[in-house]
Amino acid sequence: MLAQNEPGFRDSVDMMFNRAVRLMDLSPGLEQKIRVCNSTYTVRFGVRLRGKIETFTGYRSVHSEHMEPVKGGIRYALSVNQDEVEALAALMTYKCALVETPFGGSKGGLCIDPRAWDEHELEQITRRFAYELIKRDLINPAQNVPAPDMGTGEREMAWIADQYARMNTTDINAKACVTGKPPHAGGIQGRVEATGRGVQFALREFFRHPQDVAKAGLAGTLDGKRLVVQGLGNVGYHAAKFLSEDDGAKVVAIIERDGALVHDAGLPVEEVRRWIAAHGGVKGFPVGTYVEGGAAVLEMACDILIPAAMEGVIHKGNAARIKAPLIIEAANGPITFGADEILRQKGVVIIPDLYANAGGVTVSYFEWVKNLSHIRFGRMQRRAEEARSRLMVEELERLSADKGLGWTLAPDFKEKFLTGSDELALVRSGLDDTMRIAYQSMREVWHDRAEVEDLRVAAYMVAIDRVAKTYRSKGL
Ligand SMILES: NC(=O)c1ccc[n+]([C@@H]2O[C@H](COP(=O)([O-])OP(=O)(O)OC[C@H]3O[C@@H](n4cnc5c(N)ncnc54)[C@H](O)[C@@H]3O)[C@@H](O)[C@H]2O)c1
Repeated sequence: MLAQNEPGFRDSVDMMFNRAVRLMDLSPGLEQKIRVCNSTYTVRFGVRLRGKIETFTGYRSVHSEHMEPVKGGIRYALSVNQDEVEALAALMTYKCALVETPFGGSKGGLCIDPRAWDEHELEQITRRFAYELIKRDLINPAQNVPAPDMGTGEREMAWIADQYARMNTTDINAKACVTGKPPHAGGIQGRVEATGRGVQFALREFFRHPQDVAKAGLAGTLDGKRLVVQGLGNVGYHAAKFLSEDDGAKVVAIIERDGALVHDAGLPVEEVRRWIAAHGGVKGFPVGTYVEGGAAVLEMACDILIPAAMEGVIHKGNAARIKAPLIIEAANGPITFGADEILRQKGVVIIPDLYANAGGVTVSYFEWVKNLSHIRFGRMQRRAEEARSRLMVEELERLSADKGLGWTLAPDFKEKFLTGSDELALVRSGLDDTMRIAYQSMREVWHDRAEVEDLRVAAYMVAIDRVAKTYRSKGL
């Protein structure tokens, strides 16, 4: 719970923006234009369910249209409100700029507890919400492209895509109206895992820089590092799974809605995930100790804390007790502005949300491009690579024959070498490149300018500078 004197989520994002912008040379007018949220649409619609009409409230905020389409997920949760959606839309603007995906920032939300409705009811509600947004161009391949967020996933995106297609039967780009669709409905391989995978790539890149690792008082690699993960949903689960399976990190605690599991030897992430799906929480899981409530486990000693549930969980009331020297913000806005100050004074290194969870929008961009090009992702690049590889193989074989060396390539190896790359591999390597390049752009600002105290300020500065350039080129 936020301390009483803490600002709301949107104010918190604005205050982080202000910390960065004061170190930049922007006119006050342009600064204000970038900071403000352009518009928020509120809709209240009725759906007949279980014999009576239920009224739902939903939002779609557009923070900045310096590039179009604007992009940002749709969240289903009872806590959704205008302030939250506007904060999340602003974060999308800066995030897209930081990882150079050519989108403006947007976000949507529906006040609903998705667990209170069955699948058929959720489909009716989602289609109706989508209808309201589509008819106002707040879902549109050229103007506004949603994606999954908390409480939504591939299933909801497929319903939205189908709803758009029904209402726009001649739009050849209809599939690009939303990303995060299942692969059989125009999605892309690797989108479901993308945000968690991006968290893994972000941490790997951080650990490639011993100087940065030392700032957190840590050393070495991810191998053996003790992780505490809050929220084992889409983002938290994939991050925990990949970091433990591929990098040798140990998940010593998992915090969920009902409580937390703590186990020093490391928790089996896959099994915990299955347990939550079957039992609705972590209570009763046979491995580790169950802690009622769970929020106090955020304060447990560990190497890396990964808040991957929701905003505002680290606030003025608990920040001083946080023991992790390194926090990676897998969720959006998990640390309030006030908590951020306390943690900075304690020397905690924070890898900020703008960067840490940008894997989702990066792979969404690949999906959008795939839908617009009407061709399998990377197929053109693949064809060019294949042609180059074929020339190389032919040249090798010719040289070998000329010199009588008798070199031959095993036929199955040759085939793999020439045609081996698939969509998932291309998506992962594209994401890895994006995360590395974005880290280096923030790091340069962080290290080059003494007054830049942390990665968050650096991330905002890089992002704001790019948004400002676009606005200036439009004559603002
Ligand atoms: N899905 C994406 O691609 C994506 C992309 C970027 C950022 N994010 C951000 O990541 C965060 C999580 O999103 P998600 O898509 O994984 O959502 P999700 O709904 O799949 O998972 C959220 C998980 O957190 C748990 N949770 C909720 N409240 C909690 C609390 N108070 N304490 C502990 N656990 C709690 C839920 O039970 C669930 O397991 C959000 O902040 C979201 O905006 C998501």
